[in-house]
Amino acid sequence: MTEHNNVQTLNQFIIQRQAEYPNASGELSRLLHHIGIASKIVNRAVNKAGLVDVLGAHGDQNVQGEDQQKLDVFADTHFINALRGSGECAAIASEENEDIIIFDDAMGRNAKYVFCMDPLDGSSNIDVNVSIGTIFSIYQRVSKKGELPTKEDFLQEGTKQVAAGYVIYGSSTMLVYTTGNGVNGFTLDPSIGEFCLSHPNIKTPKNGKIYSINEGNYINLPGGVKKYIKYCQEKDPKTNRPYTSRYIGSLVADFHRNLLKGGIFIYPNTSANSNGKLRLLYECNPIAFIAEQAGGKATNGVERILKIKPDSIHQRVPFYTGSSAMVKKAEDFLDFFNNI
Ligand SMILES: O=P(O)(O)OC[C@H]1O[C@](O)(COP(=O)(O)O)[C@@H](O)[C@@H]1O
Ligand SMILES: [Mg+2]
Ligand SMILES: [Mg+2]
Repeated sequence: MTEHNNVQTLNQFIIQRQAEYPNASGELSRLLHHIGIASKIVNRAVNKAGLVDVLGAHGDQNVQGEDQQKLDVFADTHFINALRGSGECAAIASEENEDIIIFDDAMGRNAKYVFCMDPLDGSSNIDVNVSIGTIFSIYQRVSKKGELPTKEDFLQEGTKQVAAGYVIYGSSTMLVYTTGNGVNGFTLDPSIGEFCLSHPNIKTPKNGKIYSINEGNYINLPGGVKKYIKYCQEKDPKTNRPYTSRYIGSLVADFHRNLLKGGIFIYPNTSANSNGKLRLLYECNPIAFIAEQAGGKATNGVERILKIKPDSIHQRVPFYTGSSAMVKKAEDFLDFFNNI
């Protein structure tokens, strides 16, 4: 095993990137640094989950009506603390909290950014040692510094994100993010406790051979999606079909695999969930920003996810993301099927 000699840590990368923006004031850099700290704290608990008290249900339900897992609450708490301590965050919208969390102190009131997060993604996989993640998105607030932030600071189109990313707690722990200037991946080196640049300038293949959808929902799926699944399963060597079906059940892990290898992830609306399951602000928008920055595509089956104007903090949307040609093909099936 040869180790890379010239490792660049996340902090070194952030500082180098900041230097490319003469007017940058360092606030976003400090925020990204504190996201790194919170990710390491959550990673430490995930790595020894069976030995520390983070497995199993927490006992409460969140605003989504889901049973909160202990690790959901653990991650939520530690990200909130790290972001409060950064002094660069005015408020947070989190999957685990009904309302926005406002940092009503001098630092918070004068902070420039607001933060959206899914502190622990893939909760159904926590207790069974399958990859899970954290997803985040950062916006510049629209309310003035000095004032108390409001929900309006969060109900911005995804195109307004200044940064977005995810952490995947898998066989290795990685942080993947964008500030609108390409996508870079950092692997946590436990021996030095630092995220190090391992996947510079990630580009996703235009086409792939993997489709990811929970086929357990098949009977409730829209007709166009059923047809697209059949298309993925048909034999046609010219178009690399049949594709391979892969579904982990953690959005971060399913998306990350397809990002690197090429593929499509679909969580559509179903007859049971007319708006699908995944949340626009802290799941779909950040993943869509990454997908597009890597040359991929992200839609609700019809329009760009990033162009959807949110109307509520925990709003759900149908989600189609991954290799651009595959998402386009799925949209064509939806369009055709909706118009017959
Ligand atoms: O079990 P299902 O219906 O396939 O849903 C799986 C999806 O739900 C999620 O677990 C929802 O996210 P949370 O775990 O953060 O609530 C996604 O990670 C995943 O893609
Ligand atoms: Mg999630
Ligand atoms: Mg979650």
